[in-house]
Amino acid sequence: MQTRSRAGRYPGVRVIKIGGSVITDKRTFKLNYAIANRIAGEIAAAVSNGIKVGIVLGGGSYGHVAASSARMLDAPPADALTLVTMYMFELVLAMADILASKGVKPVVYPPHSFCDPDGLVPRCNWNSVLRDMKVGVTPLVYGDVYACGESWCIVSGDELAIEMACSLGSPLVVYVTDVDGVIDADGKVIDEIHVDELEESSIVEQQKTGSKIDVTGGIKRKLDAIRANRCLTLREILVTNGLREGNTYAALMGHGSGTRIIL
Ligand SMILES: Nc1ncnc2c1ncn2[C@@H]1O[C@H](COP(=O)(O)OP(=O)(O)OP(=O)(O)O)[C@@H](O)[C@H]1O
Ligand SMILES: C=C(C)CCOP(=O)(O)O
Repeated sequence: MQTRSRAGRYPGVRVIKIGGSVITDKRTFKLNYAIANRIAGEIAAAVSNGIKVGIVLGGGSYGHVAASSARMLDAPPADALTLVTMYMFELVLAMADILASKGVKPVVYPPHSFCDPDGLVPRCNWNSVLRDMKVGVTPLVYGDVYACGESWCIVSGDELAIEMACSLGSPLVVYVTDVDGVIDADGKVIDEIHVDELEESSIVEQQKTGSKIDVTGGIKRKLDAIRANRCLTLREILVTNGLREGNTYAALMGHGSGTRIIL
């Protein structure tokens, strides 16, 4: 597949979704502090180089474990909302704290209070985010839960990232994951692929390593999220490995490595 020059193609805003499998340990239920700290440093370096960043966090061992426990226990919707929103607050506040310690000015927008999802379309009011970004804040949103009819539902960071990019005018979404990119049926990392090709390809959902709990996840969800929320100004999705030092910074600066999904 042809690879274009990756240097500095995207001025302005970039949206990054930091996967929960990167900043948390889904086996020990902890914040992966060392990785979270390093990634926050890479985001801070991009911000100090003039890049405006919109950050989305995945649920990791906080949201996914809480949501899957609530499901298993068949918890009443109000109890599920209390449990999962509290766990996600804890994760997002920890990350906000780390980002602030690096000089970034994060402001947290809880999706359950400014979004009204319809299936895979988050329908958030991004105007308040755009308003606050004018004074230099870095918005921080995250996969969350909300009341849907008589039940409770999950809005994944995967779809929030795409809608956020479309609303903030980011031509790029970076999915920071724990893999080197999208893996094809032969087990190789794809360098570049058009989204339509990806849909038609025989990419199989790889078995997750270990016993990771995930109530949304995987590559298929990301593809569905892209399909449901894509817009004309969004040109590219980069799936990169955040466990490798420097990848997050490089991705934000427009020369990242991993799989480029072209829209
Ligand atoms: N074909 C594939 N190529 C690459 N990764 C795949 C593929 N199929 C499944 N995966 C899984 O997708 C995972 C990345 O997506 P996932 O949504 O689980 O992670 P995340 O976004 O970091 O997590 P979270 O939902 O907590 O934010 C990888 O860990 C890998 O196990
Ligand atoms: C499980 C919850 C609460 C959030 C899921 O968000 P994701 O990890 O981005 O899919």
